[in-house]
Amino acid sequence: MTQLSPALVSLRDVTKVFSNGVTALAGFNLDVVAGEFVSLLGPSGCGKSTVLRLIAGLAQPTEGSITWPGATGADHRGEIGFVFQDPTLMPWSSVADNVWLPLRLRGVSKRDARDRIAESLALVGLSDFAKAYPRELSGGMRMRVSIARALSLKPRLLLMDEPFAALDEIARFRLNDDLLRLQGELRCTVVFVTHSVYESAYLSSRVAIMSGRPGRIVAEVRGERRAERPKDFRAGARYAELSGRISRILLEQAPEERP
Ligand SMILES: Nc1ncnc2c1ncn2[C@@H]1O[C@H](COP(=O)(O)OP(=O)(O)OP(=O)(O)O)[C@@H](O)[C@H]1O
Repeated sequence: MTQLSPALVSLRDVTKVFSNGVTALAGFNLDVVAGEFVSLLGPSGCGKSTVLRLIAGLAQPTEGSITWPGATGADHRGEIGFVFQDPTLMPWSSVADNVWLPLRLRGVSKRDARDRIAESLALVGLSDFAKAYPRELSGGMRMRVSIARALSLKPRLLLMDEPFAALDEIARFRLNDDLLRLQGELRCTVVFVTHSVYESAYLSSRVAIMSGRPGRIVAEVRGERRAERPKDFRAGARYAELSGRISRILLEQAPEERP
């Protein structure tokens, strides 16, 4: 397929072997173009989180390269936000102070960060909860704080590792819609790890399906790029068709279960 803009980040022939001898990835190739919403889907343990950690610079590839052809600043890593499955909030700090953390670590005073904190909380619909503590919030709200914290650095690239896996279906659906809206407003790029075929079909402009370990991309399914879904999208033929296609490819990658 012809690619019009240079990739924001490009992973070429990446192999990752851990010190315990586990080869998590081999021959892994992925180009992420600015503005995309790419989901990584694959069997358990195929290396999805490892891909995010490599992109974030939290781990180094054993072989292969990771380059940033489309990055503007010299320090592209400063433009990355990371959201984990667990919101990992500081329980002793208010919502506002949790959102302040990445800026604080960069030496920004709370006074100077005030507008940015307020803006980030507004984006996730939590303006009224700045003074609340994590224990006072629902699981969905805690995840919103975690997203606001990642957004406080105004990232161009948001890496999300199964962020909604622990939430109930309704909270998850709401956050799916909010995330699409946010991505549209902020014009950021998202690489999203999920176990859910349906979530990937709903959110993604592209679903990259991985083989079992050592992981590499074996197929890609294109969705539409849009900031919001019609209200009845989940009841429609397009969603069913996308989910069906993704499920079939994924099943081919999963080893047979033995009794
Ligand atoms: N720091 C590490 N040291 C050794 N092995 C590791 C390390 N991190 C991950 N692994 C191993 O590498 C493989 C890939 O792990 P990774 O977490 O990337 O997979 P995943 O696809 O995200 O898994 P899951 O779907 O279960 O969340 C697994 O076998 C895991 O045990």
